[in-house]
Amino acid sequence: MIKIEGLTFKYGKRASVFQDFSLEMEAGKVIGLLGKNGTGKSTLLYLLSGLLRPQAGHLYFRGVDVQKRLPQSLADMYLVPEEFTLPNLSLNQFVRLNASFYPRFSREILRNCLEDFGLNEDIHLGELSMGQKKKAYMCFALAANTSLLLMDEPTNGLDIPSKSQFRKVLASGMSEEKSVVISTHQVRDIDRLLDHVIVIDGSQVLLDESVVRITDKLFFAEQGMSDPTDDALYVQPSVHGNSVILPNHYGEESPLNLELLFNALLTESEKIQKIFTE
Ligand SMILES: Nc1ncnc2c1ncn2[C@@H]1O[C@H](COP(=O)(O)OP(=O)(O)OP(=O)(O)O)[C@@H](O)[C@H]1O
Repeated sequence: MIKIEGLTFKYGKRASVFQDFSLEMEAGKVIGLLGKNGTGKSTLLYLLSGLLRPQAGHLYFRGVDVQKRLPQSLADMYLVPEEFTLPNLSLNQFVRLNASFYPRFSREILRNCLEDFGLNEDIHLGELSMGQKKKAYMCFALAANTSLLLMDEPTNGLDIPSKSQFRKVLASGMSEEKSVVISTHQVRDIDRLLDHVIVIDGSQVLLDESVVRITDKLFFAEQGMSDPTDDALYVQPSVHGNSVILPNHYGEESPLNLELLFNALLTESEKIQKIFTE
């Protein structure tokens, strides 16, 4: 679905954000894009949507170079940026003006999403709180019903109940043909939604694995203070002892602890990566 080849990008005369960076993403997946502050996650989403142009390399969406900004690509992807301004219009006016750009736009998805978020269709975008604006914008994005949805920090600014609503809303809007790329630091808001995790650091891809493979290879556990950690790939002190990542020698199931995995990759990337090549 997405193929990034030899991407080099920098803002003006500043240092490169990406240097000869390559990556592929499959269709039908909810992909978590993680990385430290300033590593280039938002930049990558803008490049993928063709809003920024690389100095070298190509980004293909369904085989078409996104730099061409062809209607067929633009009508089939939607970006929800971290920060945005909405026009001073009613939602209905906004929909009348913008829905026609998206051939599969669904009023039904819009209605259901608004309902899940506790909003009604008669809202005026200029009269909403920041969190409500985000919800309304995300509902429009889902209703656009595109094959690719790019979301930058979607749960920022949402209250606690809305974060679980967000998971519900997104899960119900998924299908085999759709892909969602979520860039976030709020890993606990999305970890149960993800099919695939990509962790980037500069132009390096620290991890590019399905959640199934991650939990197949790694065992995430909470241990007491006195439990031995000799075998652990990564140990992080927690309230009652240690959170650990162990090699999953016995094929046991454990819930993915994305925050722990992310921290492990920043300090012990070689040890973790080695497990996936064995
Ligand atoms: N408009 C811009 N002009 C110049 N430099 C920029 C601009 N936007 C981002 N950058 C720089 O590009 C790099 C990548 O920024 P980007 O916002 O893509 O990172 P990020 O991974 O999304 O960070 P965060 O997790 O903090 O949101 C940073 O060094 C940032 O300073």
